[in-house]
Amino acid sequence: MTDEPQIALRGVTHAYMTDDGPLPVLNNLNISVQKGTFTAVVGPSGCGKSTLTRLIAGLMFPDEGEVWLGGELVKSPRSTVGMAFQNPVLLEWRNILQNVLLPLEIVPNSLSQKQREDRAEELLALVGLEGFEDKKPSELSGGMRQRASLCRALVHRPEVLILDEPFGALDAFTREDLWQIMHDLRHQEEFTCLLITHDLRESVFLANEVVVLSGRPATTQFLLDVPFGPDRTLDDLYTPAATEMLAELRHQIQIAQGRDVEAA
Ligand SMILES: Nc1ncnc2c1ncn2[C@@H]1O[C@H](COP(=O)(O)OP(=O)(O)OP(=O)(O)O)[C@@H](O)[C@H]1O
Repeated sequence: MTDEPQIALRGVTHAYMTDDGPLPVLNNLNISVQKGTFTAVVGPSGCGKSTLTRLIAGLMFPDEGEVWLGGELVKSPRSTVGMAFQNPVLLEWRNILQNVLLPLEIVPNSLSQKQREDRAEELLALVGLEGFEDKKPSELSGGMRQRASLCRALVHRPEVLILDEPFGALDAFTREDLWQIMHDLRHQEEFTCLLITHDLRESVFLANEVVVLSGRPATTQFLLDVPFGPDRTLDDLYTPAATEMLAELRHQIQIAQGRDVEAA
């Protein structure tokens, strides 16, 4: 067992070049996520959360500072990272099973076709999509498509799962179903998770730690440890402890938004 974090951002600073000059987005950002834990990142709209996910996945690189994954400096896109987004982007010309299998066709592995299909079917069963393998994406509801997208992100057993607002477009009831599915998945599969969300209740239900980012350029403004254990349920969101955490997070977001307004 090593104390090396699974995800580490060290002094990450980044700006986009725009027609109006550089747009500073991240400023000396430090985040550590220990192996097997779940971190949620919240912050004002436009503060740089999606930029952060692209840096972790190695899809772009910081102007200053370093991103480390599993003790290795990120210098290129990583196949040890799985990603899911608000829009699942499933391929309509492939059925659900074939969509979930896609990463296993791209990421080098020694699995036979039968083993690949067994793995995909195992995940589909875990998220309640058994029997929908042959359906086309358009034949599924939004929540079902997002469940399939989670399976696709996990099928190659990534060490790190990055979720960028994956439940944001779903209605409130479906979203809570997905929270429960995500919670169950994370205790049946081995991965470290970083979730970007605007939903404070979602962050408290799913995460071990919530990072509040400041307004742009984002830096770490506040860290909240969530004391709920693996046996947490949605009912825990209605306890005084949860109410207190949510009030603190809301307060911190208001401070972050204030800073953003001043900077604009
Ligand atoms: N490729 C790009 N070129 C120029 N500016 C960009 C680019 N991508 C993002 N931005 C700008 O950088 C800032 C941060 O964007 P980012 O998408 O990381 O924020 P976010 O916190 O994820 O936003 P939201 O909460 O609204 O999803 C925004 O002002 C955005 O307009």
